[in-house]
Amino acid sequence: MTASAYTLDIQTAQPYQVHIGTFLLEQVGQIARSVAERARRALVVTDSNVGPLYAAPVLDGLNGAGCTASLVTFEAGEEHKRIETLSLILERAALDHLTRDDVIIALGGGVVGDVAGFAAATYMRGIANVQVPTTLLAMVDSSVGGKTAIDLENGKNLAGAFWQPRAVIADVGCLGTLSDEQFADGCGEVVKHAIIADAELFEELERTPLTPDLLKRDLSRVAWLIARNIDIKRAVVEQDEREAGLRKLLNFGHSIGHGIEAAEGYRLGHGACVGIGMVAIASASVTAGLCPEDVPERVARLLTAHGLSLAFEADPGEVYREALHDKKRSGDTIDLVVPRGIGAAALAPTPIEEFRRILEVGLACTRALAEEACQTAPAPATDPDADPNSRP
Ligand SMILES: NC(=O)c1ccc[n+]([C@@H]2O[C@H](COP(=O)([O-])OP(=O)(O)OC[C@H]3O[C@@H](n4cnc5c(N)ncnc54)[C@H](O)[C@@H]3O)[C@@H](O)[C@H]2O)c1
Ligand SMILES: O=C(O)C(=O)C[C@@H](O)[C@H](O)[C@H](O)COP(=O)(O)O
Ligand SMILES: [Zn+2]
Repeated sequence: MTASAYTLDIQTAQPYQVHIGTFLLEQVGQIARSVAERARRALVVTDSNVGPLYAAPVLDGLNGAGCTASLVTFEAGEEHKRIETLSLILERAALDHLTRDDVIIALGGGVVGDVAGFAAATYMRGIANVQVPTTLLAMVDSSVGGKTAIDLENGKNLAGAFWQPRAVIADVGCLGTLSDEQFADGCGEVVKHAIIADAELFEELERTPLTPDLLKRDLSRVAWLIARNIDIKRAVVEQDEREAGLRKLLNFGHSIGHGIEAAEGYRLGHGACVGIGMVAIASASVTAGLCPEDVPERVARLLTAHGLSLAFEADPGEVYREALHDKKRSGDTIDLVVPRGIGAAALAPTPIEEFRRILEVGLACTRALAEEACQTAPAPATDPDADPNSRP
């Protein structure tokens, strides 16, 4: 596979294209100039892990395309998706004299994409943003759809804006430097897409999981899976850009998942927490007679096959307190997303007191499934030639 393998059109109020392929980092400058024709300056925002790996070809390409490029780097991690980082980016944009014609490039995972996208949405009341996702999670989900945000003391994504990018450029070559854990985390959102909209994809993933091993063996297949995921998200976002209704389905697993993330002090990945949230809500939906019995176990098995753990330490009461900040809450009701089977989901407006019970039942079932998964997991492979006395 070389260069752009897939180009998807996203028909939002301001349409844009998603490019998926290899050797695309070198084309960021050219693509950015084509979608922000009057841009003379570009501010590339990245984090401390991604910058040293991938900033150079992006900066060179922008300068080569006639766009004076500068770089702002912040410390990697969810704990930096905060107002201080937003402030750093905005001050740097002003210092570099970016004008309304210029462009902010988000080079990194979902954290970089969310905070840089929010900076683009607010700098001079909004300038162009190009998303260059470098994690699987950012490629299949966060770079597309225009949700931008930072976290506040009281919870995830509590300040943000809807601000669609002008282009998304997913160079799948970047996935090779992710750790297995970071790669697996993206699969949480992949499994989510399959559950809410695509039973066939779910079954394909059951047969052949999306793993780092598949990445090594078949990059084209991975690119195809990324395109398929974006297509699922595209179909929803095009119908409901501002999340008036349908788009809430993309939040499956997130009411509890975001609560777990915060209650665990952001030590677990977003995708892993969404996985826990999906199994919890699916389990509680079975109890309520809304969902076929085999769904929670199938989902738990698929997540485990993708290297995602369902284990968590947080107390359910604390998860509930954090989950009350959910944006799908309105007064005393919260719109929960419940699976109706594999490949279909629905909104279930639920009284907030009832949500507490659902969360507790769901998390108890998830803990039980997590323990089961631990007991059935194959023992780690042993090397027959290894010295039994040597330390690991
Ligand atoms: N806006 C949306 O629609 C949306 C959707 C889903 C998730 N999110 C948000 O996305 C965030 C999670 O995104 P994420 O999982 O990408 O996290 P992340 O951005 O923190 O990236 C995970 C880690 O991988 C590193 N990294 C990134 N690319 C790399 C590469 N190619 N090689 C080596 N290391 C690399 C990062 O530095 C970081 O340490 C959360 O804040 C979540 O709320 C937003
Ligand atoms: O794009 C969407 O819509 C989503 O809900 C995608 C989610 O995977 C993502 O985590 C999103 O940032 C959550 O949004 P929030 O509105 O719950 O903050
Ligand atoms: Zn998510």
